[in-house]
Amino acid sequence: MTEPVTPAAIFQLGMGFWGSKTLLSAVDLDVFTELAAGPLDLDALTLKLGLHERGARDFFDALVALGMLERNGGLYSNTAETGLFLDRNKPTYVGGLLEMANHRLYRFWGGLTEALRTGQPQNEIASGGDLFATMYADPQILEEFLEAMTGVSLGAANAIAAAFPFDRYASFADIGCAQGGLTVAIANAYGHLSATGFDLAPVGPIFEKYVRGFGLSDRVSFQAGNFFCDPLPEADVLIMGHILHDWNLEQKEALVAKAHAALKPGGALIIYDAIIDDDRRENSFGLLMSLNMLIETPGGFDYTGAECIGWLRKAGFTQTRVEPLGGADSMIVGVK
Ligand SMILES: C[S@@+](CC[C@H](N)C(=O)[O-])C[C@H]1O[C@@H](n2cnc3c(N)ncnc32)[C@H](O)[C@@H]1O
Repeated sequence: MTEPVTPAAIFQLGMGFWGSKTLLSAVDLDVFTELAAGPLDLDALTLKLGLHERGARDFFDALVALGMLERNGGLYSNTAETGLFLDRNKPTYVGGLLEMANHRLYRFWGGLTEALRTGQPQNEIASGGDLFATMYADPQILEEFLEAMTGVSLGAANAIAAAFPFDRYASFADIGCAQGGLTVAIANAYGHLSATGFDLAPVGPIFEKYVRGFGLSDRVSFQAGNFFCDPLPEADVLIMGHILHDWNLEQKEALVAKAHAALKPGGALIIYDAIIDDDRRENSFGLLMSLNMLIETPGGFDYTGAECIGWLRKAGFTQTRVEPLGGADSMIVGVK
């Protein structure tokens, strides 16, 4: 018997922003951080979070129905995932990305139709300006953005630490390191490595504070610079995570060529992004990330593994390969 055709999947996706926004508000309100201390009943949780009683029960039960909370005998508690990844007090916290999504992207994605018609960003630089200079002029946006990058990259960082043979190298530099989530994950996994985080000057204090928190300041340092006009740090391995997708084709190729020029023979470049499958029909996160670049940047876009390998080979890299990292991200490796 053939399945009846219904609009269920269309409504599920079309109204998906209800569920998404419910989760974003839960992170914003610290629901998961409060519940990390132990289960609470409706009244206690409502009071702790300072919510009005009218929506509280529906809000918590919607989170139960969405698989983000559990409820047993009237007591709400975190699931295994939300307890590990959305408790602000744990080093495994990845909610920074969701905080930024709540405060910035949720609003800016309201302009998607306009972006599709005009090709223009819909964020803080909708009427012109440089994205990073504009964002970093506001200390709160700066800190939230850099923390969000740790959230989006921690899974990929751990997968890269496990998959790449860092034991054959003495040093690496994380180009566009943001808060340092990946830099720290790799330095933690390989005690012999020295590391440089390279990024725009305003990032320095936030990177250095994060590194200090892990007791790694003796072998992880920060180098301020602009990767379009300043020399890249000297290191055996250069890493560019979620960098290329911010820029247009010419800028992408210039960054890959610059990395090649900066490495010594035998050195390696690792690029990771939400790499789109070559047939452009599977990795919906990568394709949506590319639309996010439409909303956020003047010329950025995400790309397939085949496209990226083409840029690496053109710059002179050999032994190029694409390796999936478990989630939406893949890494692309080339050797000089
Ligand atoms: C999308 S974030 C990626 C952060 C991190 N690598 C990750 O994967 O989570 C881009 C980073 O590039 C940095 N950046 C942007 N323009 C830069 C430039 N011209 N020179 C150096 N860093 C830059 C930003 O400050 C930011 O930290």
